[in-house]
Amino acid sequence: MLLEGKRVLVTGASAGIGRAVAIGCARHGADVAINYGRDTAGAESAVAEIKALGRKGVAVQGDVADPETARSFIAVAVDALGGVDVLVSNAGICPFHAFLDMPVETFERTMRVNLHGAYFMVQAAANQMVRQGQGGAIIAMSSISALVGGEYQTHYTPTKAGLLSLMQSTAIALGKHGIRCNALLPGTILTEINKDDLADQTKRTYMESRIPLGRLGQPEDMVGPTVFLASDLAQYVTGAALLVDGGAFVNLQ
Ligand SMILES: NC(=O)C1=CN([C@@H]2O[C@H](COP(=O)(O)OP(=O)(O)OC[C@H]3O[C@@H](n4cnc5c(N)ncnc54)[C@H](OP(=O)(O)O)[C@@H]3O)[C@@H](O)[C@H]2O)C=CC1
Ligand SMILES: C[C@H](O)[C@@H]1OC(=O)[C@H](O)[C@@H]1O
Repeated sequence: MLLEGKRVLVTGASAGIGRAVAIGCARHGADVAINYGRDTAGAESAVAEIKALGRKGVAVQGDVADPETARSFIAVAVDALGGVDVLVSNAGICPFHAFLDMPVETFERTMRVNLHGAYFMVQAAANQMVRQGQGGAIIAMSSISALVGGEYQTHYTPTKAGLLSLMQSTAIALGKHGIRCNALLPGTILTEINKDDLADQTKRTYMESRIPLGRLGQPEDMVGPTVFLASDLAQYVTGAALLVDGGAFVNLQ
């Protein structure tokens, strides 16, 4: 049980990667608090799965773009679990859109949810960890898109590069408190976020053809790398970026 006794918080965990990671952490022994935006049924069923594993679980609704959400999420999690040892900042959106006519609202909302929201969460969790005085681990769900672009993701890829940069800077700022900060860089993982985009069979086949391991990712593929970075096995790992992409990034030709 790599996460026995750890209290793990995951944002955006009613569905997709966040949900798989939250349940996966519980399977590895953690008590888990989840944040979510709108999908109450999804969040409640994730908590039910966490509890069925014999762990504590709690779901807290809140838009991560609002700084108050971070304060209330940490407060409820501390109340329910007794403290915070690990934060997985995962909530994110990717409304695919062309660059030349990008609506200001789409650009600003993507920035606020993906980057500002993560900043507030990381700051609130770090302050709690510093108060506890026992160190901790913070993991940001960045992306392969921190390293490469996307024609319909000009508003999105900068947020993912920003998260990678945030983990590098907070690794420095928080190292003295024993708090490790790392970024996970998933490749293409099959979830709601890209369901419409990958409904284009030509695009899907092309994306699959770029992956040396021969398939697109599943949310469960993110569990092992998250558990590793959250666990004491990674006690000397901070400021790092871990690609989890089936080899897509290195496959030029
Ligand atoms: N899927 C992929 O290929 C990749 C995904 N990522 C990143 O992984 C993360 C998770 O993505 P994925 O699981 O695919 O997406 P999903 O759309 O499947 O899930 C997104 C989750 O984030 C929550 N969420 C969205 N907006 C907010 C908000 N404003 N406040 C709180 N929660 C919110 C959703 O909750 P609700 O529905 O309840 O509102 C949901 O639980 C994102 O940051 C994404 O950028 C990175 C690389 C690749
Ligand atoms: C949503 C996209 O399919 C997905 O998001 C990312 O961050 C990946 O790079 C993919 O483009």
